[in-house]
Amino acid sequence: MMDMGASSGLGFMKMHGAGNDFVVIDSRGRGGALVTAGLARGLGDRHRGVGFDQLAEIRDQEGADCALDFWNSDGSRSGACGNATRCVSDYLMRDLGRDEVTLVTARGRLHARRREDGLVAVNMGAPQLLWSEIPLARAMETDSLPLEGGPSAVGMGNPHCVFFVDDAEAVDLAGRGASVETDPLFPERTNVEFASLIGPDRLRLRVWERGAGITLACGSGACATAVAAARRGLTGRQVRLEMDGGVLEVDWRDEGVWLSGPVARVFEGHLSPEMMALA
Ligand SMILES: N[C@H](CCC[C@H](N)C(=O)O)C(=O)O
Repeated sequence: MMDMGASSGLGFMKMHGAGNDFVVIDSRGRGGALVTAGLARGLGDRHRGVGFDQLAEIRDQEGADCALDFWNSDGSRSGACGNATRCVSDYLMRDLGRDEVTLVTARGRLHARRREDGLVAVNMGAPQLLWSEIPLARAMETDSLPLEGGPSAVGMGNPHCVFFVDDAEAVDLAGRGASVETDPLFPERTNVEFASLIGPDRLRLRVWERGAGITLACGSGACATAVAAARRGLTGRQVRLEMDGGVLEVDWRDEGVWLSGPVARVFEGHLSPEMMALA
């Protein structure tokens, strides 16, 4: 178990899944959540804090191995984060000496397991298909982006707007991502995906995340994209998604959308009193 070193400041871990990076704080046994929006923003600052795409806080949960909350680097909350769920599952499985765990997130109970090849897999639950493609396509059509049939809006416990394009590399990710994220069609903002088909059941995927900007990988975004691709008949229900930071695998089964990929633990540290004062 991580040494939380109460006397030397609150302990944390830095982890990543295919370059989607996280600060993980284990608040089990501390009587509740410690993280606030102010602390998340302060720690999330890549120059003045630690830096992360998401912060994941582990809490005690009766009837499960833990509860898990997610924060973006701008201090907003997220209802789901597939890669952080996989990273925390890896940490818990090592801590508990098991190869399966159950975590409770805002979206419900999620089951994770270590595969024989070492990748960590989590069942992200059933997708929610938020809008039909057509009205959204009409509403979002612009001159700058060929919509090629219009985007798909898919919920994985958080919102995703998935565009299929000929060449994901050619998209102005920062420009288009920021404008779609804050489009009035999405009252809670949205994560934004640009995907192109590069082979049978293989997609190239670039993601602009709500509250975090461009990330090297996004687990729930990979799930949402694979679901949208399968519904359009572009792929089957088992898809490899090639992201800037590595490959994620998605398998959309009757019991939910399984997400698999690598996890890495980078370092542990303790927060200074000055950082804790932000909480
Ligand atoms: N990186 C995460 C998703 C974070 C989503 C967050 N940016 C939101 O506001 O929904 C993942 O692996 O699923």
